[in-house]
Amino acid sequence: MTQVFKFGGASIKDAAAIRHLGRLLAHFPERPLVVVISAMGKTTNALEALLAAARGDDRDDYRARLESLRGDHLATVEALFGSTAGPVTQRVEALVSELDRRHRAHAERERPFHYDQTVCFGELLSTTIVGAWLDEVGMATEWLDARELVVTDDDHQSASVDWKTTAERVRGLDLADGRLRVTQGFIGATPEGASTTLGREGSDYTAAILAHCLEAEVVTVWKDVPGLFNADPRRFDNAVQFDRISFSEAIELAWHGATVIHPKTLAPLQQKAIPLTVRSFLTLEAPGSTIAGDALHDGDVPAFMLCEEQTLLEIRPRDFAFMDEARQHDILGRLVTAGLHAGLIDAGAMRLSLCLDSHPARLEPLVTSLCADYSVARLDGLTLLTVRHPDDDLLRALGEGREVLAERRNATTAQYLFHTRECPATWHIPE
Ligand SMILES: Nc1ncnc2c1ncn2[C@@H]1O[C@H](COP(=O)(O)OP(=O)(O)O)[C@@H](O)[C@H]1O
Ligand SMILES: N[C@@H](CC(=O)OP(=O)(O)O)C(=O)O
Repeated sequence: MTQVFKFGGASIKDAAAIRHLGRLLAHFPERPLVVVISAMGKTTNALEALLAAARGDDRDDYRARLESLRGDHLATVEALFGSTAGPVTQRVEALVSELDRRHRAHAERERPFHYDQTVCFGELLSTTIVGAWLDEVGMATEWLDARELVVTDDDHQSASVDWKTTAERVRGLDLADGRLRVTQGFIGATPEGASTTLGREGSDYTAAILAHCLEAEVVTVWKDVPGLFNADPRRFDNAVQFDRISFSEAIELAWHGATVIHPKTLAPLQQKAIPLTVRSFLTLEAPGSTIAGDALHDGDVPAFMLCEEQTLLEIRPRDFAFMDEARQHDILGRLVTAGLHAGLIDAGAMRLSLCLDSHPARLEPLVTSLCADYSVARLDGLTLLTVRHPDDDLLRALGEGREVLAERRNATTAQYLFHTRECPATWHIPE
């Protein structure tokens, strides 16, 4: 049965990490195996900055950024292949030249389209290097272009998958020859062949798309943490790892801010009952966490998600009218247009409170638009804490010494909005 692995930017950030990846994969001789790979390290951020430079007037900045991207990838190739680097160097050089050419061709097009034609190069570069390295260390490898497999609409930067066509193409692959398949996460293409992206951090989702279409046995996402915890172990000093958790519960955690898994990843797997394992690429012997169908242990321990850099908007009609459905509809529609997600929505008779990511490029146009028609009060510098399966004592302890600026609670979930300045750098789950 086919397996799908996914490796993120941290696991291939430099030559040493790619060597380590080769050693890790040598422990998994079973085939078919499809390996989905993100861009190296922070390359996607670097490509976003390159795009901004390309669309601005600063040619020198653009040239310097392109050169830095080229230099970083070539240095990795050199460190990996040494005297036999020639052919891979040529392929990397060709990709960087193509990226440069496309910039000039697309600079006048709308930004989301230009974004996708640029940013897809992060994954094209990384998979070119990693695929060649796996071949070099004796793993017969075939490089697949995800843009020929994952067919999407043309909603650039956040494209939706055409599941029917994607399934036809993916099922058309013949994976039976014993070779490892390496392909890119995060990217796809329209039926006409324009590159698209699935939303930042979307490589987990690609692994799920391919697994769904291939009816794979299991998906493993290899992370820099041993598994899925009941809170980000980098932010909570006593977080505990889940051995097993249901799809439904994991979807809630990811949706509310457990960034270890892209929220879109789980539903396509749940539909085909394909388990997802979260494992550490650093400690191969650690068993990881399994997300599967049964809900036996959901709610055994509470879980905590933090969303920082939040802004609270309190929106009131100007004419003493109620905040009725028509006005809520109007306001939430403007959120959709702005591309913003509200982590917490709370309505009163004459007020709608929204907690939003303080993403300046998206938030500022929204605030301007709302201020034209409503009275808007704004508070920045906030942290949204979401707790799954809390009890009253726990919530009391978490709120102690902190002003609650907004809250929401239902049978399974409580959310509190705090001033970030009143929150600790490292949290401790009250015992
Ligand atoms: N509930 C959680 N359990 C484990 N890790 C979490 C959780 N919430 C957030 N994280 C963070 O997710 C990070 C791994 O995800 P990410 O960096 O996006 O992976 P990648 O980019 O390699 O796919 C960890 O370093 C950890 O800080
Ligand atoms: N490279 C893309 C897609 C991705 O998923 O990356 P990672 O797996 O490293 O989070 C991004 O940074 O958004």
